[in-house]
Amino acid sequence: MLEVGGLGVEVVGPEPFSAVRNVDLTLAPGESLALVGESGSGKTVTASAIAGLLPPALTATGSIRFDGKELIGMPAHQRREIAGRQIGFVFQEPMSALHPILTVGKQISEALDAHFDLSRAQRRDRIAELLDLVGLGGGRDIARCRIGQLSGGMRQRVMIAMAISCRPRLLIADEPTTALDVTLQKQVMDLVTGLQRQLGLALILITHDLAVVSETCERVAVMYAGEIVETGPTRAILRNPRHEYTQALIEAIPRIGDTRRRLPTVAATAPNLRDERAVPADRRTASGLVREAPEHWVRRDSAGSR
Ligand SMILES: Nc1ncnc2c1ncn2[C@@H]1O[C@H](COP(=O)(O)OP(=O)(O)OP(=O)(O)O)[C@@H](O)[C@H]1O
Repeated sequence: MLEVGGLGVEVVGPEPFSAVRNVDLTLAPGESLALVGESGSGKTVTASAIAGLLPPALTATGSIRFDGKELIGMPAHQRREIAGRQIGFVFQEPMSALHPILTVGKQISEALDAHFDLSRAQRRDRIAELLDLVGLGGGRDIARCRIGQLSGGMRQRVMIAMAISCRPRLLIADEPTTALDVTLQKQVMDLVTGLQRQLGLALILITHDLAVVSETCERVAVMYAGEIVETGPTRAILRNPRHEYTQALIEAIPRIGDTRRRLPTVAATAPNLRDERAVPADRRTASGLVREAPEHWVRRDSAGSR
């Protein structure tokens, strides 16, 4: 269903640089893929390029095919028809993604009206159905509320209702639980995976949390400094991680009862994408990390001993 090949994203402006390079991804209908990686590694930019939501300063090169149709270079109105309808996007922060003044019902209506020609009654029924699907049916009429009147968990549920409103085939969830406290995080993740199964959606989940990935996604792609450095079935990657960054991520998963263990730190940093050539090749590891220590790869505990 989705085939991404050699995707690059260039940031234009006074100091142009490549935020994403050589990204290859495929996704079959109903399949789930986690995109993991540290902050700034290019996860959101990759997902935004797929959904056609890149800000004006960023341009995509390479190929993104959805159902065999090439999206890069496609006229905007045609692309909206495909990506806007078939790809639902759940953003990190519902407060900045949703309109503060319009009611929930009005915002969902606008999403529906962009792609369907519904009567008033059909639209009202569909909004009620969507709110039911995300666990906001019954009791208080959420459709009449403004976003500021809702709790954080309810806002993210509204965001998910909007993302699935046009019956997409692919749902992209960009750290959907970041803005929530721990108890709500599980509920919202359960909702996302439940809807994925119920509606037969393909899922791209962006997260830092490998524990969530292991429960949720069949495949995982690890991003580092704008590139995919490791990809494969989740079980295989978690059992036998090859890239140093993946190994460190796995070691950082907290384990119950493990109170004395210090979390590992990575003794290398991601190259500065804006100033890539300033980093001499001999200060990089095979996988592109920039060495801070002369040794090839060193883990330190937080006290600094090796
Ligand atoms: N609108 C923009 N203008 C300029 N640079 C941008 C823009 N959006 C992202 N970038 C740059 O692109 C790179 C990748 O950012 P991206 O947001 O994709 O990272 P991420 O892996 O999603 O991080 P996080 O986990 O913190 O969300 C970063 O260097 C970032 O500064």
